[in-house]
Amino acid sequence: MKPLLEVADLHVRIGTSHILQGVAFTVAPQGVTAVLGRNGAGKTTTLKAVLGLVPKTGTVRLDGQDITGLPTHLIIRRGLGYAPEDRNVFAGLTVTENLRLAERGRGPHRYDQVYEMFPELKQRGAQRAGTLSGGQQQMVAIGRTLLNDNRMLLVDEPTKGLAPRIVTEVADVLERASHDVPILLVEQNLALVRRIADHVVVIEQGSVVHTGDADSLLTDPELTRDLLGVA
Ligand SMILES: Nc1ncnc2c1ncn2[C@@H]1O[C@H](COP(=O)(O)OP(=O)(O)OP(=O)(O)O)[C@@H](O)[C@H]1O
Repeated sequence: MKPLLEVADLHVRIGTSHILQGVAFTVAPQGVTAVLGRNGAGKTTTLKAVLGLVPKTGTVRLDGQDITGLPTHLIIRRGLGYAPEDRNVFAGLTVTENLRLAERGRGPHRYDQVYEMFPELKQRGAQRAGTLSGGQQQMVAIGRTLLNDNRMLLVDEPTKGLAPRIVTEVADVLERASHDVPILLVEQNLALVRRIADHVVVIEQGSVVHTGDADSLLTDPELTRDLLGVA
């Protein structure tokens, strides 16, 4: 199976920090690929580098096409949906306005699917996004990526700081979405990763130290402890 995304020799330097030091991995055209690693390893920076949000060297290919030098808006137009760690909802706009802003191209845009997955977004359509809870804002952030016909979703720590019930809801949605579109997921919640990830990429201090299928890593307590510092 040809990979959907191929990242090779990715370096990111910001100021005097050499944050990514030759990151290389591929993303399969199906399922969930989880990017794991300790705090500060370089997971978020990896997603940002793929999206052209930080200066980088190396190569990034999507569907075999080199997208390394493209500006972010053109990378997004190739079909990447991004739900960033800080959710980036427009606080002063309503839920519906936030979703409308995310529409790309002529559509059709999948409002039915988004509202079916997150009925609360329909009920709260007229509410200003800045007054939503963290979990509801996360629904907006993920809902935006599901509106368009994307080749891949990049989702950064979607469950950070959320109550257990919302974590389960977000996990359900990601699992369902992954049947239609592959997801590159940064996530610290290993129970969630165990449940929905097919593949893993482990980053340590700016380099990839392990890739493989999720089960082989997460059912091996010693390897999990060595690579992630947790049981
Ligand atoms: N704009 C920046 N300027 C300077 N250093 C940065 C910048 N962005 C990230 N870093 C540093 O790069 C390293 C990797 O950060 P990154 O956010 O990618 O880590 P992460 O693996 O996503 O961590 P976490 O799990 O804590 O979110 C960290 O040491 C961070 O402090």
